[in-house]
Amino acid sequence: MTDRPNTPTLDRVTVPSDLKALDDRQLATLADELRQEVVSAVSETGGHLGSSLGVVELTVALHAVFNTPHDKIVWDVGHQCYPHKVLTGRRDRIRTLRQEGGLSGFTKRAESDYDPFGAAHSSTSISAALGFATARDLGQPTGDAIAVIGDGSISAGMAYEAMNNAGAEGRRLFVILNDNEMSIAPPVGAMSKYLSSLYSSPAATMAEGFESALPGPLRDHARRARQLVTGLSGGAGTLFEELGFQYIGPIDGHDMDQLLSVLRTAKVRATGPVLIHACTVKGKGYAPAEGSDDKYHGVAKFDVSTGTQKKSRPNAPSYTKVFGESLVKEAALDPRIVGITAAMPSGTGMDIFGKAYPKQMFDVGIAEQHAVTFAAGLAATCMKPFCAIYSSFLQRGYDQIVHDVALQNLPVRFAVDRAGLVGADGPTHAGAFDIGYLAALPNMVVMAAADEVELMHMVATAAAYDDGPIAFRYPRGEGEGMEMPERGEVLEIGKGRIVQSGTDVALLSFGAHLGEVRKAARMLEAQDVSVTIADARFAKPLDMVMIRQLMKSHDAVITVEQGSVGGFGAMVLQALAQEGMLMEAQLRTMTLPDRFIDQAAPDAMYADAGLSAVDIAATAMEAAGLEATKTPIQAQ
Ligand SMILES: Cc1ncc(C[n+]2csc(CCOP(=O)(O)OP(=O)(O)O)c2C)c(N)n1
Ligand SMILES: CC(=O)[C@@H](O)[C@H](O)COP(=O)(O)O
Ligand SMILES: [Mg+2]
Repeated sequence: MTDRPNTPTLDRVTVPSDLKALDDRQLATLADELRQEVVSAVSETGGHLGSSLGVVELTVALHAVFNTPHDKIVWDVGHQCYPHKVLTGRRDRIRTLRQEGGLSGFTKRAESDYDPFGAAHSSTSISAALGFATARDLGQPTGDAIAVIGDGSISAGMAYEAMNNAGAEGRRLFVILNDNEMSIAPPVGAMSKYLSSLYSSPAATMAEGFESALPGPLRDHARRARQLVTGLSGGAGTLFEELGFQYIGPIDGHDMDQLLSVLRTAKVRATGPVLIHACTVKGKGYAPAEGSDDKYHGVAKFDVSTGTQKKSRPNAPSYTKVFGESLVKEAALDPRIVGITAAMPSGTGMDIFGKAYPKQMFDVGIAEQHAVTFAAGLAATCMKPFCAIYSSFLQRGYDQIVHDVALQNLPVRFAVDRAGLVGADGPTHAGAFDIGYLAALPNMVVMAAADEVELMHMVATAAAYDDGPIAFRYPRGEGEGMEMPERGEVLEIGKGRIVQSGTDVALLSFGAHLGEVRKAARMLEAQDVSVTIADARFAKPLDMVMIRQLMKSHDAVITVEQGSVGGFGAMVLQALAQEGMLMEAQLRTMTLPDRFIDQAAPDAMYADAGLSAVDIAATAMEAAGLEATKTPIQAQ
């Protein structure tokens, strides 16, 4: 436990209505204390510190001016909501953030009335806020709707779909653009340049009718700014004004006086949609965060006085790193290979590829849909695109996978990172569904890596495969610490492998649960059960020769995967049913259950899901009609 900061003003606040008793000077003091509280709490839990520190003043000002929870603050992504959680009745649990049984690291409806809309995937806030505003106008008892969206998140198409709709609807709605000139990595794209131009040139402006209500210095600034804008752009407004919003800003998102006066004015005056452009600093007020390259976007537990993070020393390279390095090796042999990431260069290992081949790596910003169709365009010209996207974020690009890739049978290579349960980010980031949603598609080849060497083989296989789309999935975190070959082997499409041969039960594993399957096999062997372990490698096409053989020669076959129902096990079941082979052996499919799994350590989440080695061994015993002859089944 760290030394707790001294927070006399914050101690007076349990819920946002307590802010009404504070004057503006006290609100500024409150923000300082809140910042210290967030730093102290995240030093114990880890989490998204930089983004939260950037919105401390904004959080205080929003809760001071608006009347939450009647008014609805919709935080985009929700990774910056820690100060909001502290002010909204959750301070007593803030040190449980992202832990098993603790507070979510994102906004979550089930957690608090002050979280009107859950998030974790980006760029949904304006749409949701417009929903609240529309419901209010249709008579629902809800107040103002305020979307807070970052400069990274406003690069995604959904945000423009929402503004296009909101501008035309003309309803009273507030969008706060929290512009810290950072995504996870430095932001990319023309929109980011445009936002910078709004405050690096004298193009600052205030919507007509707002400036007269502002305090003197701010009013003068606004007037001067408008004249400059008019002079510079021939009277044209900002992009946001063209979309039907009143644009206010840029303002200093850490200056409590500016924030309070702008929000109070906007609250009184707004009749339609208003966008307030607040410039902030990611990591604000905590020197190690401000000084780091990633502004402490996501941190492990750390020492508050030094900022040193308490990261455990890895035992093996991560799957992500193995992917990045394998792709570099493949690209050395084939200049048509290009890499694509949607705002996650370090998260996907594309930074490794980009360092080696800067002209062949494309960071398209938070734009998964575009990333997929961009890859499809590249593939249509015989380039070899590797589109590396986390499993849960790839959900965003599903129609593009169906319509632009699979239907046209274009050889896009999908590197599906963060497959399976991911730990502290919880259910929003769980890579649960990709096996089912990819294997359902005609033309698609779907592989899963059992370990890091297999991943290397799959990168090589995908590079060599030109007949259509191909996907390979692998989990977050470290590999098994295996010796790595110089280069991956090209696998035969649709061919699995037998890892060990036995006679009683067969454990048919798909993907990175193989380690747990091996443990289960040892438990079974301790009960004198003879076990075959097979690594399917492919969910599509299935290795039916191997699967038939397993069915014919064992009493029970158990499929195991780190994915939802409707995935690999379902593919096996259906194929066997079609062949009338279901009676050959007892078949069980072990998948994630049909519910979302709350955050915890990944092993605990898999245990919660019923996918621990003990569960696998017990399922095999039951299916084979065996009873434990020795001690009960337990971890070996
Ligand atoms: C659809 C989707 N893609 C990618 C991500 C991963 N992601 C989380 S936060 C983030 C950066 C957001 O930048 P910004 O909105 O500017 O917020 P900041 O962290 O700078 O406060 C990214 C890429 C995500 N959450 N959702
Ligand atoms: C908020 C968000 O979506 C990302 O920051 C995510 O938490 C990153 O996850 P990894 O740590 O698995 O890269
Ligand atoms: Mg940002």
